Amino acid sequence: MDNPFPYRLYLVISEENCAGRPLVEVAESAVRGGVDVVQLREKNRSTKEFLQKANALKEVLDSHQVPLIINDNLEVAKQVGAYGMHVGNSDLPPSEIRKKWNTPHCLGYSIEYLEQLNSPEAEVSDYFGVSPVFATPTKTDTVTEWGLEGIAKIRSLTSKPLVAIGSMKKDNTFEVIKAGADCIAVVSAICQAQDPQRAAAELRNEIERAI
Ligand SMILES: Cc1ncc(COP(=O)(O)OP(=O)(O)O)c(N)n1
Ligand SMILES: Cc1nc(C(=O)O)sc1CCOP(=O)(O)O
Ligand SMILES: [Mg+2]
Repeated sequence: MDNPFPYRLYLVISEENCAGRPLVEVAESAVRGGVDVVQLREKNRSTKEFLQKANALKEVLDSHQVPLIINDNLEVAKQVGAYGMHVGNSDLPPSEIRKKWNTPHCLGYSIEYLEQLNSPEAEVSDYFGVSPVFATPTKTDTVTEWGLEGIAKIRSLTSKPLVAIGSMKKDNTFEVIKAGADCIAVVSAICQAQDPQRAAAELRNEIERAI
């Protein structure tokens, strides 16, 4: 893969964050607004349920040529034919995923400590999640709140794409991209929005304004 992660606006979605609306509808609206990569993150589902949602989501994303990334679950990623996976420190390590999933796939790895950047896991990953940029109620088991200074620090230490995640919204997107992030990943700013398409378009505008 030449550049496995050229994306700018990343939707991280689960049914429970969609305010009672069907996940696939929210995702499709977001894509119409400018989301160019989607991660399915279903934390409390069986593999069977996760796979059903992944299949439904992939069908819609394929029709828009938008790639699907699967959070944590290699079986689901393999069976749905995902573009890639995202994992963190407590998950199956990227090097193990590379061994178990033969053809090249896009792997994202959460950076919670600077030391991770020098690890073999970082070496085999295609992009890094800056985890989190700002504290968020959507995920509370986090370690370092990197802030803008943290993004700049990580930027100075790697040329791989950086995905900013954690309380990302319209009002902080510009400065986060200017600090060195390549991509913005959001849950609430799109999934909780009354109009997910419009919310995505507003985020996309901020990104385009900053690059
Ligand atoms: C783009 C992106 N960045 C970070 C994460 C967090 O991954 P992880 O630390 O493995 O936590 P969970 O999402 O598994 O709870 C992410 N999912 N996506
Ligand atoms: C899935 C996820 N990972 C994070 C990390 O810090 O690694 S924060 C997060 C949730 C981000 O949700 P919201 O956009 O609603 O703040
Ligand atoms: Mg994980």
